[in-house]
Amino acid sequence: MRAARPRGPIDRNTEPLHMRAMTELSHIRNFSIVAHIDHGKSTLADRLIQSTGTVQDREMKAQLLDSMDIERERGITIKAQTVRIDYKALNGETYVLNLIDTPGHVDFAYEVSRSMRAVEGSLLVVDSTQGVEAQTLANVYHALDADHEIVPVLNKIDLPASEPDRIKEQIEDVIGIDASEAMLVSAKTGEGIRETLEAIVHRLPAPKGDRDAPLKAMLIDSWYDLYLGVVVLVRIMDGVLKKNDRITFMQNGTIHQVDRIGVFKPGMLPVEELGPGEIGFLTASIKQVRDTKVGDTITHEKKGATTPLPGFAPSVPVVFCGLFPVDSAEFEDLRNAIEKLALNDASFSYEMETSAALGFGFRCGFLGLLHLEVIRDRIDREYDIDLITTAPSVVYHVHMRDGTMQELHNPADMPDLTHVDHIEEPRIKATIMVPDDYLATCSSCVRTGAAFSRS
Ligand SMILES: Nc1nc2c(ncn2[C@@H]2O[C@H](COP(=O)(O)OP(=O)(O)OP(=O)(O)O)[C@@H](O)[C@H]2O)c(=O)[nH]1
Repeated sequence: MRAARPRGPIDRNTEPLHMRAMTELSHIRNFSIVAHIDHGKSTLADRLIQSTGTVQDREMKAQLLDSMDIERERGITIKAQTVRIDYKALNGETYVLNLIDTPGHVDFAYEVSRSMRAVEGSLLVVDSTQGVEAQTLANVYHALDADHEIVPVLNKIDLPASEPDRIKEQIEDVIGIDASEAMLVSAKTGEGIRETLEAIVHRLPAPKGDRDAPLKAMLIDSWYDLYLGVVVLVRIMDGVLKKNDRITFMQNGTIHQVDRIGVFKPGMLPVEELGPGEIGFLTASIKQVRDTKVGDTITHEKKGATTPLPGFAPSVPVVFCGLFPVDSAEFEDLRNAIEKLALNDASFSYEMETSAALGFGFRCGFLGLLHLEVIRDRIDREYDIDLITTAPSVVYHVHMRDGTMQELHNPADMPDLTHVDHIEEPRIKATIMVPDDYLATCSSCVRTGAAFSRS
């Protein structure tokens, strides 16, 4: 989804970490931050980065990790971002903390689940004025699924409406994790940040890995950079990755020579090697993001690993709509824009479509409505094309009388109804938790929304 992730150029003024010894596993902590939207995840990430001097104060801008314009304007995080923080703990030791910042919106749940596999722990940020909300739960379940150690962080304690004790209880009741030692934080004022850094070091586990085993690197994410080609974000599980190594992507067997490796601080900083437990990037003259499948295992061409790491489930589009240019003369521009965006976003699909009323356009698939809006905004903003968007729809299963089943992505493709036996639409199995007072209203909403409820 990112056009050339604007992290800024490789930091050439900074002395490369040449020959620097790899960080000991015991001194690495890999973690992510999970939260409901607006509970302060990006602000907390900013404070962690700033208070450790990872970024100089003069370079600091709010929501440092939200790099796309749309992310900044809407105050949402869309793609997972990574930063390496060097932290000198109170015990005098220096630790490398790798933070993967993950999106909060449910449309991007897939981004969350894949980033989770690359780290061992999570900070669970809950707004202490609001409490646990829908996506707090969805995201914390991803973290629990990935066997994370979880440190609860109650944020916004500077606000008068903050109720840390009630929220602690709620975390224990609803999520079922111990919140007695939750961190009390104001990401805004910086209160509790030092304690949170200490908790990351002492409460989250160090990664495991074997330096002498064959290389196994997990592909967490990839994006296209105008100058560097495809940049691949990896977590080294076993072995050591070095510049000029010949590597193979185990899923499709392609072989590449690594031409650059490095870490994000948060600009790209070259390093000589990445060892077990470390998170960093590589470039290897790869042309297309599609050639780098998220969840794939990267190993050495020679003496490589024979069994891949368990992969991730691929993301599948669930919402479909037609995108047509208002001015039909802009069709080629739209094609160009869509091809470029798809190059960088494996979860966005498209195919050409013609409509008697709207002319030439594309039928596109998205992860959800927010994903659709983001792509539409980007086409408008980055490519200056006015769009007509048709009503979003989901995929229907049309069962024909002859026993076959067709997937219907576009209402225009509806087969002759005399041949149709029945049609199935997707349903969501959801659990709604509400205080007693709202139960009656909520039940009637559920009924009018064509849902079936089970008590
Ligand atoms: N008063 C107060 N406001 C805070 C604090 N932390 C964050 N905020 C504000 O809360 C709002 C949301 O914060 P973000 O950091 O953007 O939230 P987020 O969870 O990263 O949101 P997404 O990126 O959409 O997932 C912003 O207006 C912040 O300035 C805090 O400790 N105290």
